[in-house]
Amino acid sequence: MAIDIKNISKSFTTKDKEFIALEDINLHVDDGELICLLGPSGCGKTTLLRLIGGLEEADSGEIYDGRGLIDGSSKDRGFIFQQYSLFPWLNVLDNVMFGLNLAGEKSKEENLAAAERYLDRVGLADFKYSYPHELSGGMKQRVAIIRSLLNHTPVLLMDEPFSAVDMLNRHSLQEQLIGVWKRFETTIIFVTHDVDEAVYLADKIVIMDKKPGRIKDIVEVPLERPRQRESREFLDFQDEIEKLLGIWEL
Ligand SMILES: Nc1ncnc2c1ncn2[C@@H]1O[C@H](COP(=O)(O)OP(=O)(O)OP(=O)(O)O)[C@@H](O)[C@H]1O
Repeated sequence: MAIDIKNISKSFTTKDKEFIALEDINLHVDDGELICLLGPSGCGKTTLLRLIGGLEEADSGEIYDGRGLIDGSSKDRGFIFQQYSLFPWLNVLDNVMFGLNLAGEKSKEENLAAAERYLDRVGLADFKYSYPHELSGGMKQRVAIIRSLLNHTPVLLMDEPFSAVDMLNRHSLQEQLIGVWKRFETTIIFVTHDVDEAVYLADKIVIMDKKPGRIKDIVEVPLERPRQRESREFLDFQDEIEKLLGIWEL
């Protein structure tokens, strides 16, 4: 599902002061594209994601998806945050199947078979009866992603989902995300302030700046997949993005 962001502006007022979080944002995301929003803290990445999700209302401008104007949250757009949005009282299997049986599109047995197949693919077959508190951060994140994928959410909005995970697991999760994204052709908008993560994942990197929050540049990533972090092209492109970003505090 494509997303079209047109002339979006958003301000917040605190203590009688108006703060422009986003100014005149225009962006088109193609169906099935993986876009990374990259920029310094406070440039409005999360605010933009919440607007796309329909969790926040813009002061001006509109956002459209494949069905029309976005004016609230929808099952078409799934959120994955840094804090894992799993139900602590449900085991892994019940967490990933949550919503599937309610939708009633397939039989219980078919849903169960699909859930088990996906858990197996991401190495969680032995944990299907475990509860969230028994899993590592990376495992919980995989469960959350699988739940969205099984629900065929056409747009995934991911807000620094791997930032609390250690580097090795983060790389593995990024690789898995690419794998499932390709299989499902989901549209993904992924917020990060890690240049390496954006270069590894994105079709396009949207470079943002702050005061006011705005889009500074939109850069296509010219690297073929699977991407090799240690390759000359990868490192050179990473340098290019860092130069475009300029110097900013994380
Ligand atoms: N509900 C709110 N009320 C007041 N100000 C807000 C609100 N939400 C966001 N802001 C302000 O808007 C600006 C953009 O915030 P946002 O969280 O979108 O930035 P970000 O780029 O995601 O930052 P980070 O990388 O630190 O998460 C910040 O200065 C923030 O303080």
